[in-house]
Amino acid sequence: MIGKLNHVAIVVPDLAAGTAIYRDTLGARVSEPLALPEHGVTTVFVELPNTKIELLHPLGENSPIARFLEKNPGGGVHHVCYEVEDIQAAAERMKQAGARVLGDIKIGAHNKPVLFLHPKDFCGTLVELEQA
Ligand SMILES: CC[C@@H](C(=O)O)C(=O)SCCNC(=O)CCNC(=O)[C@H](O)C(C)(C)COP(=O)(O)OP(=O)(O)OC[C@H]1O[C@@H](n2cnc3c(N)ncnc32)[C@H](O)[C@@H]1OP(=O)(O)O
Ligand SMILES: [Co+2]
Repeated sequence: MIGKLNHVAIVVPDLAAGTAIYRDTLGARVSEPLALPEHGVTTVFVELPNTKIELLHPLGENSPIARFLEKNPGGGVHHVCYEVEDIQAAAERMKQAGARVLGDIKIGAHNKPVLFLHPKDFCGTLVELEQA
């Protein structure tokens, strides 16, 4: 069911510093920061030839990544995002398989529908699915 790796997300304690590491030290092309209040995060996307890195920093009081940053104050890999053809069908398939779908389907950073799957059901890794 899953297709391409869309992005790997990294939570960073300082978005400007994280962006500078990818842009200046690693020489990658980076986007401007984008605030997404409905997701409780600010993102910067790093464009790679075959995929993307999503730098994430908490936004607002109820950010879903706040606790992760508390537990990992230096930051760290937060989730992987795979593309699917049909997000509704993917959600149904995951529920049938007994996996926990976290919250509702939302519109993600690329203006496409996304959902999240509990890390405890996927080898300790938070999984995001994005409709291609
Ligand atoms: C920009 C939009 C979008 C895009 O288009 O790309 C995004 O990427 S938004 C990204 C942010 N949004 C989300 O992460 C939404 C889904 N996440 C959640 O609902 C929560 O973060 C969570 C996964 C349910 C965890 O919530 P939290 O409050 O941190 O709960 P706990 O601390 O109790 O964690 C429970 C358990 O799970 C472990 N955990 C938590 N986060 C991760 C993680 N990212 N990777 C691996 N494991 C994780 C945590 O350590 C706890 O384990 P135990 O200590 O063993 O109980
Ligand atoms: Co993401």
